[in-house]
Amino acid sequence: MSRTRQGRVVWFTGLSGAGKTTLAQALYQELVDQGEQVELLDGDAVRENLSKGLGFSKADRDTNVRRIAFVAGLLARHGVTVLVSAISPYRDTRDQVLSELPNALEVFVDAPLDVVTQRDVKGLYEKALRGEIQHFTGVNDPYEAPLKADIHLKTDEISVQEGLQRLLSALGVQHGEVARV
Ligand SMILES: Nc1ncnc2c1ncn2[C@@H]1O[C@H](COP(=O)(O)OS(=O)(=O)O)[C@@H](OP(=O)(O)O)[C@H]1O
Ligand SMILES: Nc1ncnc2c1ncn2[C@@H]1O[C@H](COP(=O)(O)OP(=O)(O)O)[C@@H](O)[C@H]1O
Repeated sequence: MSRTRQGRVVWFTGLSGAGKTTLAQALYQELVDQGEQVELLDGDAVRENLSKGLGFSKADRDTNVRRIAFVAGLLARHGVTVLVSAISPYRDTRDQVLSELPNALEVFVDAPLDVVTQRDVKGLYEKALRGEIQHFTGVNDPYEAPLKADIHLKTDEISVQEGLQRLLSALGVQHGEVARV
């Protein structure tokens, strides 16, 4: 009986609106098209299900991140490539869960606060800046950037396509085939 290979976990961290979901979805589609077994754990969807009821205190965010990492680890153990898209703002917790996942890559999806405020994809920055949302990351709650991410994508400087190419080459995807580990 052949052993299942360990799947990778690609963990996207960054401010709301930085481009985590956009890039994770683009990578997801590319890997699906190439026949890869892949799952996307997106912060918003996780919070509607697995983490329903959690808020945005440090304790709740850490619980959310640990739950995501737990599920990612289970899937990866069965050979699935897992893409995680979550702000995951606290370096200590992020570092801890990533170090416990056997085959993880940290992707820092980086855009300055003025750019994400300008994008304001969901209108949340406007509300946070008006004081209508407490503990909003980057406005009145911390975001601790990775000190040494495996992949650092400055989404105000490169296009989504360029970001996707950087991700694919970091994963060793060549000529329509995903590198095995
Ligand atoms: N206070 C506050 N701070 C940050 N974000 C907020 C907040 N309230 C709601 N939202 C929305 O929730 C999404 C972030 O959820 P995450 O699970 O990724 O956050 S965390 O990792 O637990 O910190 C985030 O989604 P993204 O914009 O996709 O990042 C927001 O839409
Ligand atoms: N280079 C880029 N990479 C990713 N997203 C980008 C880029 N340039 C502009 N955007 C835009 O920024 C927004 C990011 O939103 P989203 O992916 O939902 O962010 P997040 O998941 O981090 O909250 C989208 O509207 C996307 O089209």
